Amino acid sequence: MATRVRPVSKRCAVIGGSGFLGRHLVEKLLDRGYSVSVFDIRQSYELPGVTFHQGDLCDKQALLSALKDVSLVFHCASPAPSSDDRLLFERVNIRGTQTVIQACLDAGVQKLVLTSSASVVFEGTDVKNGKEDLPYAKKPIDYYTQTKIEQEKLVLGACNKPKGFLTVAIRPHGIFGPRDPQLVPTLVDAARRGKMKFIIGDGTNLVDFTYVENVVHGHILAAEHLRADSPICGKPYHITNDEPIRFWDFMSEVLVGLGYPAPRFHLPYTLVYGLALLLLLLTWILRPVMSFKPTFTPMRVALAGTYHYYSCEHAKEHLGYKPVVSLKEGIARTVASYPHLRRGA
Ligand SMILES: NC(=O)C1=CN([C@@H]2O[C@H](COP(=O)(O)OP(=O)(O)OC[C@H]3O[C@@H](n4cnc5c(N)ncnc54)[C@H](OP(=O)(O)O)[C@@H]3O)[C@@H](O)[C@H]2O)C=CC1
Ligand SMILES: CC(C)CCC[C@@H](C)[C@H]1CC[C@H]2C3=C(CC[C@]12C)[C@@]1(C)CCC(=O)C[C@@H]1CC3
Repeated sequence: MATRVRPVSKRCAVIGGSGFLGRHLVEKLLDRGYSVSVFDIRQSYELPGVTFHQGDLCDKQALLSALKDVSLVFHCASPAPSSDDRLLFERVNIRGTQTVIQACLDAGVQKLVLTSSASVVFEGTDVKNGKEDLPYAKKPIDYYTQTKIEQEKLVLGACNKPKGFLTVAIRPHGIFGPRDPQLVPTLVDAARRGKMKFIIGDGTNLVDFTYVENVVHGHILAAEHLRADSPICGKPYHITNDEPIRFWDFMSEVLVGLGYPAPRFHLPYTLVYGLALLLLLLTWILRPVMSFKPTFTPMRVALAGTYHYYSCEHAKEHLGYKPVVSLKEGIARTVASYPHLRRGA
């Protein structure tokens, strides 16, 4: 059994701490006795024990004031994948992350924990029980993934034991839970528009969905195990619920929990993927005159119709990781947290 490692300093910073994952992380850090400096482009709440610093992470001076007297930094800021804005992703995820690293070095930060993504190895084709030694996607599925790859390389490459700067990356997959602005709201929006009647493919594809508290747990374990003599320095770790589930069973459980019917009719994967590509092309052509966001993007169709689940054995071995909330409990808590998204609400 892994030993519990005590944090050296109890002051840390969460870059992206106003976001979905970031705020859950901040709340757990406070529970564990840390004081937290949040750096984010927006401030979405107030909490005792938290100091807010509003700014863009591409601005080193702004970052430096948030990193004062901080020895541990969590970097979980990113533009939303649905924005699909190449220039924004490159600016924030690549150049912004270089700025974060430089600011950490200038401020004397000792540990940097990056929220990466398991999708850095996903190319739109099946991944079954993928381990961390899978190569990065050669043809990333979108700009978000492409820049998450570069971001992870930068952070892991910056790990420098002689300089006393240690880094690690957590690769979660399909994070869900209360206050998630993406997964459940998108699903309900599609259901309300009558678009959730169909299952893409045969519906047997297994996928990881990870309850947000498990992702938080993985981050804190990584931070507290990050020492110069630890095997985790400069390494990525998958963090999942360790309970792969059929993509369409997960969607159905959430939909039914919120009072919507489960999808029933099957459509061939290649047909829907082709239609999604056509629709994307149409949005590009029509952009000068009108803009609309399709629900079924090629990326979502690929995620909905393929296997993509990952092994978290390395996290168990090196971090003593074990999910703290089961998938069943996570779904129940999530469904209960969205009364306003229930059918008829
Ligand atoms: N959600 C998921 O399923 C998964 C997420 N991840 C990763 O987890 C991390 C957190 O994701 P999640 O909580 O879902 O995302 P959120 O969008 O909820 O949180 C990200 C936060 O970062 C902020 N931010 C964006 N750009 C900047 C910037 N230039 N400077 C400062 N702050 C900025 C966002 O502000 P604003 O909202 O105004 O843009 C937001 O508050 C991300 O790195 C993401 O790539 C990985 C795997 C799966
Ligand atoms: C309309 C339906 C076919 C799909 C609705 C649910 C989707 C919005 C989500 C299902 C899988 C999710 C997912 C992500 C975002 C939300 C989904 C597409 C990520 C792309 C978020 C960022 C990552 O790093 C990887 C995630 C994979 C799973």
